[in-house]
Amino acid sequence: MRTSIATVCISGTLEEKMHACAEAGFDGIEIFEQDLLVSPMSPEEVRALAARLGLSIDLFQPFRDFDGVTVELFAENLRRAEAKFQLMNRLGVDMILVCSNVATATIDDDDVLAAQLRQLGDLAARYGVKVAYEALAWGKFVNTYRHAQRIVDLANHPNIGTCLDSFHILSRGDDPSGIEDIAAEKIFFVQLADAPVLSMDILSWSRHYRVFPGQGGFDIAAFLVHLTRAGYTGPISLEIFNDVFRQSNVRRTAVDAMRSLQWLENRASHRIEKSLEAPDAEPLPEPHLELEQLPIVEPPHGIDFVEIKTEDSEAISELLSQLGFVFQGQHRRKSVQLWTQSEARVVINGQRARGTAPNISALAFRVDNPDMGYSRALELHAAAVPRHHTPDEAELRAVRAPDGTEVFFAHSDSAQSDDNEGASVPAWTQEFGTASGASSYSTALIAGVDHVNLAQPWQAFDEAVLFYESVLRLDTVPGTEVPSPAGLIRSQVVRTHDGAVRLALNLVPHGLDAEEADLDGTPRNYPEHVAFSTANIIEVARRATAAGMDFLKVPENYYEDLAARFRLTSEELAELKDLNLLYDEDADGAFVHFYTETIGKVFFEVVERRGKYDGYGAPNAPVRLAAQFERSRFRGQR
Ligand SMILES: O=C(O)c1ccc(O)c(O)c1
Ligand SMILES: [Mg+2]
Repeated sequence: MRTSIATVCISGTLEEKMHACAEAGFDGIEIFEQDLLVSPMSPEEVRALAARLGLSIDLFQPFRDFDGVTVELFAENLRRAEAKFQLMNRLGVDMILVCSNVATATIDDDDVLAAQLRQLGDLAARYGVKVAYEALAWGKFVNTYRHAQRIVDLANHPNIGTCLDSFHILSRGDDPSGIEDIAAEKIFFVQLADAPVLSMDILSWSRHYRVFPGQGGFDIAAFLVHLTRAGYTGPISLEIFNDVFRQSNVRRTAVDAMRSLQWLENRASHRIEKSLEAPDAEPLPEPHLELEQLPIVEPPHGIDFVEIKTEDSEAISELLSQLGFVFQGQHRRKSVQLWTQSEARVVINGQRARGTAPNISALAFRVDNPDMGYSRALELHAAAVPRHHTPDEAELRAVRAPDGTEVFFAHSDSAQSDDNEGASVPAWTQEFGTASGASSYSTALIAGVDHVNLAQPWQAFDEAVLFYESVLRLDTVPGTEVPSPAGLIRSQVVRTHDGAVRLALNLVPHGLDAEEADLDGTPRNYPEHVAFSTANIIEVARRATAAGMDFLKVPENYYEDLAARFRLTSEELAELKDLNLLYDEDADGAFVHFYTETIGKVFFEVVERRGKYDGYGAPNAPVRLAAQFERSRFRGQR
């Protein structure tokens, strides 16, 4: 599949955009006229730069308000078009996008529109230019792809074809399957855009909220399947108008864009493969889009370890020990500690940690084939994390997620070895010596990691969700919004189907990034956490209380509300209150949990899921955030 991207998607000058698109691996670009008009480069220089970068210029756009106009206006429009055709010859681009008239059209007559397009086709042919006619969803008379196609068919000119844009079709709730009925040679160009499901006027939605495929609510993979079945073989181009992307780092956004296309291509290809297995399946036309697949990997089976980076391990290790973790040992070569309890493993990394607030720096995922997972991640343009290891150490490979978290690929089973009690543990744990510590408690009550909550910089939220989905094959579930004293916090869970891996990605309100300072100059940090699972939250909380652990204090008002919402006995309520436990209940079961105080940017949670409860105690999240805000204003200072 040939990939292309409109220059309007990303920030920077035309030159910067072209470099970023080429580096991210795009085959071509659509040049937005505005980008050219303001560029110091001449059309010839742009053409030469594209050639040097190996980029084709696939489309010049847009030409507006051409069709359905009076005779006088039409003559004007033709003159304007001829000037653009001349410019396109200098640029070396042979396709122009003409969007359906949104402003100056006065004639609602398909025959007139077709005749005008036919004349435009004659003029275009003289310059070797082809015209792709696109129905904008808010076009005055032409606003559906079927209508645009009818006019293109009526025009019946070799230089006049259609441009299909997924946004204009799907935003109106139109059925895209009719694409398969369009003659392949009449589909001149294809633009893809996704968008979150919003209820607003289509123009504003289109101009500000489009996102890359896979980041919104449209089924863009199905759209690509229809195009493949139609026999379209031209470029697949991204045209995303998004306020955030246009002010974000250009290289990062270009990579995000490319990853979204690769992920889309992979998903569409698998769908087609599956559909072709049906006994009465229609074969694909020849030729058709060649859709590439990524190496097939299974979603992870669990979290192997969580790494916390801190210069001063004491405060974190004290909390862990109060929660029943055992100090497993010090790494034999590095300033790194391992703390474990059953399947929960926390690595405290003191390397290169000077001056950084304690934070969640890495997550390791247990996968079937770490080498494959890693190379597939690189194929999806994830950045490799350079790591040094000695020949006798396990080779763990990692890539960097958009939020900076290092994502490790660990063996799910093969490289396990037995500890001295006969339990199976990952081979890398041997580098820490064996069970040199002892738990202060007789039995391990924490079983493993239930979920990890990671703060996402606001500009990289959509990118992060797509990263975890495509690189780790996690599924998204409907997102939520949690009110906090620092702002509304968008939360998106990505998880495996079986719940063995659950990440909650939280969009950090503007101004709470580590780098940003409060008005009084104090840096404010939004905390992240690791939630451990237990089957006996009461006992974990009792032990931790006895050990003097700092719990996050829950306000009295909360417990009064609990009593009103749920049928809890007064003994149950008293116990919850006594131990600073929070409670939630739904049709599937109940959820009881508590939080520790925050150290730097990290705190811990312990959760007990009762019955088939599958959520995260969302109604309690505002209580937690407010309590943390009261205590530290997210500064993490105790
Ligand atoms: O919003 C617009 O004007 C506009 C212009 C060109 C396009 O291809 C498009 O989809 C929208
Ligand atoms: Mg478009």
